[in-house]
Amino acid sequence: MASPDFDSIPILDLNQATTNKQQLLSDLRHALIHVGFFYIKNHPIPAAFLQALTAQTTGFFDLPLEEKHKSDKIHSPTFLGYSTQGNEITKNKKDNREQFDFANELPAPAPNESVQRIHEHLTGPNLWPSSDVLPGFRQTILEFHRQALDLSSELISLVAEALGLHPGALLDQYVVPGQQHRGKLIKYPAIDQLHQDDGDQGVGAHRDTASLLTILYQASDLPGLQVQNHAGHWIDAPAVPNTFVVNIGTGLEYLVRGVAVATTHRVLNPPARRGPRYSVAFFQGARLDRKLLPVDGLAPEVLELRKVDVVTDSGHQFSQVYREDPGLYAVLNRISSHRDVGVKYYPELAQKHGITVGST
Ligand SMILES: O=C(O)CCC(=O)C(=O)O
Ligand SMILES: [Fe+2]
Repeated sequence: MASPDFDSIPILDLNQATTNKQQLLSDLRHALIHVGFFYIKNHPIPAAFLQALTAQTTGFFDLPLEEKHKSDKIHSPTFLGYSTQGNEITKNKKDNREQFDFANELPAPAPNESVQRIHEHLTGPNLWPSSDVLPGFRQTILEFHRQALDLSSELISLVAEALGLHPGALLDQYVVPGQQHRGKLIKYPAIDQLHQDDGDQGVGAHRDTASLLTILYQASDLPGLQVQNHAGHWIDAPAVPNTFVVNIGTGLEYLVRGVAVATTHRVLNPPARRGPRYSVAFFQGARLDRKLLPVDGLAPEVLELRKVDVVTDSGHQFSQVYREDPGLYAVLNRISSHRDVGVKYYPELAQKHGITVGST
C-alpha cells in the first residue's frame, strides 16, 4: 500500500546513532524516500556556538550597504560574497533576500596557470568584510563550515547505511578531500520592508541543485520555509529550537537512482511587523572534477520503494548537463542565479545559454 503523503517534517534523534541505530536508520530511510526533508535533534553543534553564528549573521547584514558591497560577488568569478536584495533569480523571478555566500578557503587558480575545467574558476578565497568592521566574523563562519561538514559527512554515511549500502559507499566515491563545499547566510526582510510589487518570494520554489545534503539552521523563530509534499501541497517547516533542517540535493537523488528524493521547497518573506528572518545554509557538495555514475549495490527491494509520481513546482534546469559534466553544471547554475556576475566572468557561456543581465 502506498504510504500517505507527509503533512509535517519528521524529527530524527541523532543520539540514536549510539543508543538505537536500527530505529534511526529505519526513520531515516522513511524520510529519504517519502519526504526528502527531516529535522535532526541532539546534533553535536553547541547551542552557544549557534548563538554566536546568529550574532555574526545579523552583524553582517546590519553593516552599511557600502561595507557589504566591498564583499560583493561581482568582484570575483567564484560567486562567493555578498548579493544585495533582488539580485538573485529563482524561477525567473527576483528573490527578496540578501545573502553572503562562503566556502572552505581554497586558493584561486594562479593567473597564468592553465585552468583545465571551467569549474576551477569557482574556487578561491572568500570575500570577507574587514575584521575592523566585523571582528570574529571570518573565524565564526569558517568554524561553522568545519562543524557543518563533519555533521553532513556523518549524515551521508548514515544515509548510505539506511539504503542498505556500506557506510562509505557514497562519501568514498563522490566526495574528495579539498573540494569546495558552499554555504550562505541569508536575510529575508518582512513584507512591510519591501516594495509593493516585490511580492513575497523570499526564494522561489526550487530543489537544491547538485549538492548531496543541505544542512539549514533557522536562526529566527519566524515562519517562511515551506516544503512541497509529493502531492503538491505546501507544508510549513517551522523553526524548531536546537535542530537543523536537512534536505536532499538533486546530486544525491541522482546518485542513489532516485531512491532519496530532492524535495521542492521555498521561503516566503515574514509577515508585516515581525522583522527579518535569518537562516544559514550549508550545502555538502559532490565532486565536480569528473562525470559521476550512480552508486551500485542498491537492493531491488530498496529500488522498488522509489517515488515515481512526485508533483513539483520547480524545474529541472540543466539536469542533463549535470549527468554529463557536474563542473559545467555548477557554473551554469551559478550564472543563472547571479546573472551580473555570470555575464561579467563567463560571457561566452552566458550567451550560449541565453542568459543576459536583463533577462528574466
Ligand atoms: O532560508 C531557508 O530557510 C531556505 C533556503 C534555501 O532553501 C536555499 O537557499 O536553498
Ligand atoms: Fe534550498
